[in-house]
Amino acid sequence: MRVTEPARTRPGGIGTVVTEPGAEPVIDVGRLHVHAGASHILRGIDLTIRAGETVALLGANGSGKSTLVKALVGTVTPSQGTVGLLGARLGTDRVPWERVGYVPQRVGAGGGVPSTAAEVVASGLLNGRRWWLPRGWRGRVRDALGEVGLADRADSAMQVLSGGQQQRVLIARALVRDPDVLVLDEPVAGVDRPSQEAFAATVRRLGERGVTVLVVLHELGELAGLVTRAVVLRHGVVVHDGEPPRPRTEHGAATHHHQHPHDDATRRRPALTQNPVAADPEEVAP
Ligand SMILES: Nc1ncnc2c1ncn2[C@@H]1O[C@H](COP(=O)(O)OP(=O)(O)OP(=O)(O)O)[C@@H](O)[C@H]1O
Repeated sequence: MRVTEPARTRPGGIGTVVTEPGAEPVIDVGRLHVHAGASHILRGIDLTIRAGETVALLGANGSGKSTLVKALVGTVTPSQGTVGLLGARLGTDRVPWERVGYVPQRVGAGGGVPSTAAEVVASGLLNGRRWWLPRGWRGRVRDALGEVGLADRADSAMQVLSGGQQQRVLIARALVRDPDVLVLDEPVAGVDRPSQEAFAATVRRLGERGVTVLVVLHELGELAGLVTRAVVLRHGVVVHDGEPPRPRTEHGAATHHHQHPHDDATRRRPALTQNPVAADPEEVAP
């Protein structure tokens, strides 16, 4: 990984975090609009994230978080506006994708494919131009699994791992590329506590190494204290960009157990639970 000087952030008054100028913009979104049919999903997003920041993207269900990260990684096409990644504009062939790690919103990682954890992680070393594994790949896979606390499960079939462990394997699959920027869409929704704690430890180490992290969350949970900045969306608009909210209710406390809309147990329920931290404007004020 390229050693990058982490952005130094400091509280800059109510609702703002000042990022020291000079740090390289890693993600640079300008006046971004996304439509899907008649739906106007993102409505003019401006967002600059600099090298070394650990940013939480918060917001109620349907506020546009996933659509924004999909636009960042190029799987959703904007109707208007620009996206820059590591200094290159999306839509050009200059984007250094090998420096980008992406963990999409959780999908069943086991499926019907009898892959081991190591095989899934190794697939993160392949890309559109290279369909063979690079020299030393076994060590890189082992290190990436160790990074998420699963060094001893390399040869386990995905199907025998818990949902949280499967999610950690997918995070390792993104980390094995040794990315400079990591984008994760709800990596801890519905996962067990050991996996949440392992993820927090990973984010802490990535922050120490200067990796830029953008993570979609329903609440800060274990990441409170690690996130340097929070961006809150509502109805496709940024309504807060600055200091992370402090949990005011036990809902946000690390010891509070509750279910998320993506939990297996709640997946079939018609009504989605809204996160009070994200949904209540009072709660986003620091
Ligand atoms: N392809 C699509 N076609 C039509 N509407 C869409 C499409 N994708 C997303 N939407 C709608 O856009 C809105 C934002 O969706 P998005 O998944 O980005 O929200 P989110 O904040 O990530 O929600 P959640 O927290 O539930 O994952 C929702 O109302 C969703 O139904």
